[in-house]
Amino acid sequence: MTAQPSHAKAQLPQVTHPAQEPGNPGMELDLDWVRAAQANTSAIERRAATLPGRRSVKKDFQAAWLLRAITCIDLTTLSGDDTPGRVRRLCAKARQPVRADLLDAMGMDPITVGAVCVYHDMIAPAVEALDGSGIPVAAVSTGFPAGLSPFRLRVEEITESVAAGAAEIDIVISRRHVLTGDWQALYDEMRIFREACGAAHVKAILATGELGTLRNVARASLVCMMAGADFIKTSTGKESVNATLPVSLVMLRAIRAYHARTGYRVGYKPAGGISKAKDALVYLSLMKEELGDRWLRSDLFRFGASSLLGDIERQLEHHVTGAYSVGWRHAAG
Ligand SMILES: O=C[C@H](O)COP(=O)(O)O
Repeated sequence: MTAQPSHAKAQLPQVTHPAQEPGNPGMELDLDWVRAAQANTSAIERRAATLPGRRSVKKDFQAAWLLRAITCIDLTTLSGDDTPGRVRRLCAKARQPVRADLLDAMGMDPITVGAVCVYHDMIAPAVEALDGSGIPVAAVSTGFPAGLSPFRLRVEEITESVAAGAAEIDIVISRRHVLTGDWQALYDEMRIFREACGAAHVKAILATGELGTLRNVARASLVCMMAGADFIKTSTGKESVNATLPVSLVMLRAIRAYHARTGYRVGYKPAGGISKAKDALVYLSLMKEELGDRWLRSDLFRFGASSLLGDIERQLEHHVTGAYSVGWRHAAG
């Protein structure tokens, strides 16, 4: 990964929230393209296995990349015991994810996370707590996490979430459509969800841990993008297997193929189980290698994560207190 000058305030990516981008217009279902999509599992797994071991970001520039990662977090709470108070505290963290003294020590401007992600009932307190911050509220809808409630209710849930102020809707697809190869049903479902979202951005959660094969992941990714998904997202965080590097490689290559064919950029959101700063760096590096710099901004890349921010903060603190003179300052000079 190209090094980012760690001292330059202007070098951090500008946070572009998705509401500033036009939605993916989608296209007709191209069944030939879907059926032609393959995934060479052993080659993908071999390549994925090499990723964590590689030194993709120079040590001197890691802090700048970690700050960039923060701007791409969908700071999430999706628990049965969520309360307005918990959501308000999360939103306060979203507004100021890094302590001011740490930012000052690094010579960095204030940043925010990419979005706050909650269940439908927590949209109102989140919208209120984020008022004026420019941080969007993302809501999980359509019977999250299983997506097995009546179809009419899933669509109504989207409508209600948008009315409550969610600017982004994370929908869950019906896994059975993928497992039975019913691409038309998946496309139709996604198309209706897309329509119900209106101006809100829609992230399609594939629940890849329940799709059986990487080839299914590739095909489902394509179908959801054809039907107008603005983002494709790996997981709800509730499956037994959530975001993985092999699945990410497959989904990123589907995004690349869709962009090459249509010219439209679809975003990527790995979610579930990403809790370490070093993993965030691997994902950023992978985005850069597979899709390029344009996908390193929050309008095209998000981490769905409830605890990643805590570890990144700890690493930044070590950076400032531990390596202050020989690391950060040296690099800045
Ligand atoms: O979409 C976000 C995930 O549910 C968060 O998962 P996590 O709690 O494992 O970070």
